[in-house]
Amino acid sequence: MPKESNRRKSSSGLSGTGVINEGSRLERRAAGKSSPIYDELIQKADQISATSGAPTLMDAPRVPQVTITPEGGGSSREMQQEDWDEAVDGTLRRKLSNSSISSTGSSAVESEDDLLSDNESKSKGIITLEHLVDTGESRPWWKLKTIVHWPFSATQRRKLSWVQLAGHKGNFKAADEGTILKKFSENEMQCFDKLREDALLPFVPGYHGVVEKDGESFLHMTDLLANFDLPNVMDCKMGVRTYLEEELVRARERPKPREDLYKKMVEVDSGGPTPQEHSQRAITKPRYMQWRETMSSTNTLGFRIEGIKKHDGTCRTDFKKTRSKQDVVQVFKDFVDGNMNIIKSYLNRLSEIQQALKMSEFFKRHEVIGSSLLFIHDHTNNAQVWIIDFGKTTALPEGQTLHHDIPWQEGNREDGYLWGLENLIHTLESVGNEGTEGDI
Ligand SMILES: Nc1ncnc2c1ncn2[C@@H]1O[C@H](COP(=O)(O)OP(=O)(O)OP(=O)(O)O)[C@@H](O)[C@H]1O
Ligand SMILES: O=P(O)(O)O[C@@H]1[C@H](O)[C@H](O)[C@@H](OP(=O)(O)O)[C@H](OP(=O)(O)O)[C@H]1O
Repeated sequence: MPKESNRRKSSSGLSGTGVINEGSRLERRAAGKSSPIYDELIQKADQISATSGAPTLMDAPRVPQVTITPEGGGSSREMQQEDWDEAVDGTLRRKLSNSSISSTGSSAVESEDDLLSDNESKSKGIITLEHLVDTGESRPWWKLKTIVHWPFSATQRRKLSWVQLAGHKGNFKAADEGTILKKFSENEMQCFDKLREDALLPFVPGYHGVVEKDGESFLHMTDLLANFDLPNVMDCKMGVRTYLEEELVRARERPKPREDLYKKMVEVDSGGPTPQEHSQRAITKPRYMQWRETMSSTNTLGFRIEGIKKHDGTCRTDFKKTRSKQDVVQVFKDFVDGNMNIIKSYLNRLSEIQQALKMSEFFKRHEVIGSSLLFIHDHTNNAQVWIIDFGKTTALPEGQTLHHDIPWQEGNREDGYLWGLENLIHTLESVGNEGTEGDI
């Protein structure tokens, strides 16, 4: 992204950086970034607004500013009361404790903004998955909450070499053969419970219940890598937005400037922070997340590549500036080593997922944020795609549903998931077309 435009966005704090509104549309056009798909999306949203009486994009409120002060502590902000009233409706004011959960499972009150993390805490590839410690005693360690099969047999207690392309280190443990444990999140557990009866069930990891040990809880799920031989794995984070609306609200109420996020931003783009952010060497999490979205393809394509591990053991997670469709096409080509059969299989699977999403009651009634599609294939041409990570997937109030393919404006909770999936399919079709002209 041109630095000038990035600075302009940065200097207005949160304003407009993640919102698809008239202002950003003009900016994109000026920067030559407008695409037919984008314009189609805008038109669709305008039509929906016209028929539903919802505000048009022209009317969409901009995201009010959150300014962090050099004094630090994040106690001061430049938000006006009228901004608050305009942007924060009843939906956003709902009780945070019910639904605001970070993908690592902590509640809103104590979550992301408060718990600092840095690059060192993020997993970026091949890891050694530990089993929980076996004390060797015969007393039952595991307090069963739902269905589990414990304890592990001694032979299954070996360390497991595994691939974790995103998320926080230590979030996963080894379990019975073919299964893993993920750090408990109430939110994710509720999603898995609801998905048991949903059209999406064939596309999410098998869920085997909650287990607890020494006060720590885990979700027991199928290891999607288990049936592959030296798998190639790619994590694509879906949607036009990667943070919950209530995270914005919280950042306005209680801004928490974070030094680790400032450092991560500077590492990628030293011109990213505003002069004020440079002077206090800290930025808020929504500010960082919105910057990440504009630097990568999240805002422009509705998905982004988080990481790749290839069969030869090489891992890449340096995709923060992979933004254009052409760049993404190149990454996919390399990921499949030019194998167009794999691309075909992936396209078939994506199309099945698309159909299932359109049928899914769960999908209709949830804001799907931060969820990924996990692509896995190996030399046998086995290629699959799975929907993972429901840590930030949040139920809408009773009776409310989402389109998933219209622009987000604060308050409508749209996530752009279906729009991103459509773009992802077009992108893979382009890979196919470039690989073997007309073969796909
Ligand atoms: N069921 C699974 N089978 C195989 N691999 C998985 C599975 N679930 C997750 N992974 C691996 O772990 C990585 C992180 O998963 P996930 O996004 O669920 O974790 P997280 O801690 O919630 O991440 P974040 O904090 O980014 O939201 C994925 O990129 C993938 O490599
Ligand atoms: O990809 P990056 O650039 O490393 O940035 C991280 C990424 O956006 C994660 O999705 C987010 O965790 P959540 O999805 O759980 O919010 C994490 O927040 P965190 O630092 O607060 O964990 C960010 O630091």
